[in-house]
Amino acid sequence: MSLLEVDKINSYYGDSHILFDVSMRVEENEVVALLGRNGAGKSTTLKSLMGMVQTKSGTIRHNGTEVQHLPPYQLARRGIQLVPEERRVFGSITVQENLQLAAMSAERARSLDEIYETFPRLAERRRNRGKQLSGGEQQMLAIARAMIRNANIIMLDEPFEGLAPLIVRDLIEVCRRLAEAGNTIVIVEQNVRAALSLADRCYLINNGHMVFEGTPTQLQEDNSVIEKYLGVKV
Ligand SMILES: Nc1ncnc2c1ncn2[C@@H]1O[C@H](COP(=O)(O)OP(=O)(O)OP(=O)(O)O)[C@@H](O)[C@H]1O
Repeated sequence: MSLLEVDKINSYYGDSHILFDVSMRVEENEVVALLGRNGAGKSTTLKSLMGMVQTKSGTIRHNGTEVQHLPPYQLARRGIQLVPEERRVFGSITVQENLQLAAMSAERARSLDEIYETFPRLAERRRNRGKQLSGGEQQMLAIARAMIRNANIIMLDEPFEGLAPLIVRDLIEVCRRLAEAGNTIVIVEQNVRAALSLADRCYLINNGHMVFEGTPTQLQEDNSVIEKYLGVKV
């Protein structure tokens, strides 16, 4: 049994049909990348998994239980955490307060010590306000907030967006440490090379249809797929 099993979901915004029979699975301790061009349906897939976009048909199983009808807060309690593109860090309170606030909404939160061990940079900045952090640090804080809620799947929507290459390198390192510590991660990224450097498996979505599933090596070996659906070389 996979940690998350998505079977032929169809999602809509109003009357607009966006996801067509999308299937994917995420195993425990795996990093899965979801790739695709702008508007392909990546964020809609994450939002469907998080109950923020209603699926009209198909099933989503978390630890074997059907969850496609659950509201976002119940999915969050089950340990599915989405770090959205717009990081939503609270600017006027400190790093530590941001983390404590996140922990309050969890049934079984992790300790601050555990979080600071994973994110030493945040430990250094614990007394700084959210708005005093750099973009990369804010992204770390957004990921750390998901972690402290004891996530069993962390879904990252374009975590490297708008960040300088050096900061992206640091964040890749953070994600790698999270993965090595046994966390399960789903990552949506325009930065294909960065996403593939982290992923154990990847999916490619195009116009709301899954068009590829395999390992990064299998994807990299199939240049025609990459050029056709991503318009890049990796
Ligand atoms: N709130 C919305 N209402 C109506 N249509 C939407 C809404 N959000 C997204 N869409 C449409 O759904 C389709 C998929 O969008 P989605 O945001 O999932 O793509 P994406 O692959 O995440 O792309 P991006 O990298 O641009 O975020 C697009 O055609 C988009 O215009």
